[in-house]
Amino acid sequence: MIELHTAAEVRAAEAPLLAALPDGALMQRAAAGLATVCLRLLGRPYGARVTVLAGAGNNGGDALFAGARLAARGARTTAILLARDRAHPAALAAFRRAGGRTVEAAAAGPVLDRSDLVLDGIVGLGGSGGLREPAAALVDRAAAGPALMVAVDLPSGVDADTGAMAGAAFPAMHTVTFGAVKPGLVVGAGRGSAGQVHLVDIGLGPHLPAPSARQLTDADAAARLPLPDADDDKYSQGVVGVVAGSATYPGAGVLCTGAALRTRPGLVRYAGTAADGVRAAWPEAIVTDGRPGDAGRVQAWVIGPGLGTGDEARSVLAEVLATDLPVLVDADGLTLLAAEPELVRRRSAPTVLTPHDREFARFGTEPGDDRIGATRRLAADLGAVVLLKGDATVVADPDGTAFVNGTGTPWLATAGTGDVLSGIAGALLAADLPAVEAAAVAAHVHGRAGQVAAAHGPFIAGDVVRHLPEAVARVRGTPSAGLPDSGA
Ligand SMILES: NC(=O)C1=CN([C@@H]2O[C@H](COP(=O)(O)OP(=O)(O)OC[C@H]3O[C@@H](n4cnc5c(N)ncnc54)[C@H](O)[C@@H]3O)[C@@H](O)[C@H]2O)[C@@H](O)CC1
Ligand SMILES: Nc1ncnc2c1ncn2[C@@H]1O[C@H](COP(=O)(O)OP(=O)(O)O)[C@@H](O)[C@H]1O
Ligand SMILES: [K+]
Repeated sequence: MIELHTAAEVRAAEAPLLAALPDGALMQRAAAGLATVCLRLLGRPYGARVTVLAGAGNNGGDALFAGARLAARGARTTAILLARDRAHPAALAAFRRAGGRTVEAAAAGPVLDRSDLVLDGIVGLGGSGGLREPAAALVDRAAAGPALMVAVDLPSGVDADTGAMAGAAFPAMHTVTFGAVKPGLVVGAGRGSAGQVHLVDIGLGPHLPAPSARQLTDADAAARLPLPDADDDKYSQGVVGVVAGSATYPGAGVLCTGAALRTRPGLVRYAGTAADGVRAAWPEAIVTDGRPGDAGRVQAWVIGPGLGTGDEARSVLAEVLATDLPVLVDADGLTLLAAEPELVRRRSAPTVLTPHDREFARFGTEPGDDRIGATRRLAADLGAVVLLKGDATVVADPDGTAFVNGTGTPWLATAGTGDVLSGIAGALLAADLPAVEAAAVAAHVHGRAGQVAAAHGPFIAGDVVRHLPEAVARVRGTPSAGLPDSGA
């Protein structure tokens, strides 16, 4: 599990260590970890041109101390002091002692053009707003050059807690972060500016509170994905009911049903007016063109994709939400629900809502720049798990538990992939996972399936369904093909 901690949590955890350890010890831990990552990235440090963009605070201190360590390994290091009279004094002294030189910001362009690695020590946790001048222009110049762009703690210009970018930010290829991964490195615009994130342990562990949000790894998702065992039959694995698609638009019903089948192939029941299309695509499903009540017993419902928003759709939604079963509501179901939120507020069984931004806004507020905060607020308001889709999908429980998804590919931004996500999550709800985990694991597996599909070229939603078994196998770390083995 990757635990995400806010700036305030990190600062609070640092306080007892700063009091207990010798002066500067924590910064040396940070700088040593940073230098180690830079050495690995450079391969051969001897003669490499390293440029440090150093701000006035401790973030600049980390970068200058790391620069001193790289200089000691033979790198040619130059620092550009962005607030000349206010650089971290001990770090600047160490940098100079190690042979580092400094240049004025005004004369720094040619240095940046020839750098092998640029360290962003402009601002860290103390930053606010976007990059200011002259930092913004220097960062642009560095980005246009050949250098590896490495952010110290977080890319300057990115909000540590939300990932919001109020203006320009350092476009990092790698971010070396200290003590804990900050939410802003994995969510919002910050995700795109952080590149690959490397966590350096500086000993904060025992002092950190329970994380404010988490990200699942493959192992975390695998541990939650249920496996059939010898005592299982098709009913005991959890039966999913799907109400999606329509006679005119059968696609949503086909994709959603297929995703549920391919995630956990026990039994999927379909009820709705896309019955013919679903029957033709998935002979394994049990299909009725009647209402949900005609479908037979299920352990969870998925309702909404391609359903329409007319009276019949509204009545079917009300029927499903009146059951005491877990229900996932998506797409047209969300449009209907936004007009009648009491349908979900009055439920006691788990409900999962899976809006994209525009569907989210129908409930009264835009997601805005703080996607974790906004998702938590809507979940608490409605008493339902909310999964806000995007490049970093956020899942929140009404109790505040939150997950940020780390898998996926922009190729998933294609019609119908949301219907696939609903089917995956519905299968996991029917398998009795806690609703917030069903949603988070579904987002993880869906993203992996997108990545597997993308490896074969541009894909459409049906390809994501087709690649689900391989994605599940990858998440489990098991080979996806091979001779069947007894009991495997
Ligand atoms: N407290 C400690 O001893 C440790 C701190 N660490 C480092 O210290 C950082 C936090 O240090 P500080 O609290 O000194 O703060 P920062 O170094 O992040 O930033 C403070 C300075 O940046 C300026 N500033 C703020 N926003 C700006 C903007 N948008 N553009 C330009 N300048 C801006 C402020 O005026 C101030 O001078 C962490 O991110 C981490 O890198 C690590 O060394 C671990 C130990
Ligand atoms: N830029 C992106 N990068 C990664 N994943 C994305 C991106 N844009 C959308 N997605 C994912 O693709 C899916 C799209 O779902 P949705 O918007 O409901 O589409 P549809 O209604 O056509 O099925 C979601 O799982 C979302 O997280
Ligand atoms: K930084």
